[in-house]
Amino acid sequence: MTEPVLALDSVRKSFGALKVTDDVSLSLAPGELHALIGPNGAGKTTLVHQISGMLKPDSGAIRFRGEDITALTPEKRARRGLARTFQITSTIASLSVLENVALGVQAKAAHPLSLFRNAASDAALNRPALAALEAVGLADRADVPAGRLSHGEKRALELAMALALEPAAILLDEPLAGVGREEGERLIELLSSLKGRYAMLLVEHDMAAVFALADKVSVLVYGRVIASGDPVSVRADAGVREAYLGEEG
Ligand SMILES: Nc1ncnc2c1ncn2[C@@H]1O[C@H](COP(=O)(O)OP(=O)(O)OP(=O)(O)O)[C@@H](O)[C@H]1O
Repeated sequence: MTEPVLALDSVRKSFGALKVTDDVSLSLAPGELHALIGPNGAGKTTLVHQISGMLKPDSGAIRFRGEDITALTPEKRARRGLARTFQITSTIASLSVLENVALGVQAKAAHPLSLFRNAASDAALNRPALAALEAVGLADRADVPAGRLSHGEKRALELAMALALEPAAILLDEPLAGVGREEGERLIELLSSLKGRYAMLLVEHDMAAVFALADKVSVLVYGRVIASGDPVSVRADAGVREAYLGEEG
């Protein structure tokens, strides 16, 4: 069996008496798109925070490319190739699209901060930044201030920022949230075009998108994984239908 890129082993996290992550084990294979679904408050974002390093699990281990990263800071995880996009837009509105991505490339390269002013003219930063913009279809918007992008374009920009880190895995927290139907369809196509090249853990409420994209689906309810497997068998799982998908028909 292929060694997973990312593996969670019995991860637990409580806030007071509330078990938000209750003995979660799951893995992400190279090039796999693994969707994590579950009702509001199931603990998906809290789990993503633990994987990215913003929150520390109470117990359990998180391994990335064979290394135990449970105690590493988010920055160290990112430098090792674990990228994430945010549920809340994380771009800088006044900077150009290209500068936003170049900033991410710079952070990875750990250049001194003083270089930031010259980021847009630094070919070493711009080349990978432009390549990432091309990959998400935003190259022709490179000089536009990020604040002028549409919702969908901002989501694509965040994805470009993740891709510019040359990640081995990307955590996608609700990339379709707040995006209209047409732009949503474009984003689904974009994610589909990245499939196989990057391992992706996708948290998403849009079930049509999840079932169109995912190689594997895990269902989180009250912090526990109640089902995990290929989309067809998860969709047919009686427990999943009762707990979550029932209302979707
Ligand atoms: N810092 C915190 N302190 C206390 N409780 C928290 C904290 N963060 C999250 N929670 C609680 O943990 C539970 C899981 O929240 P989380 O945001 O991870 O769920 P989710 O599955 O991502 O939900 P949604 O789909 O609505 O984004 C919720 O009951 C939430 O109120």
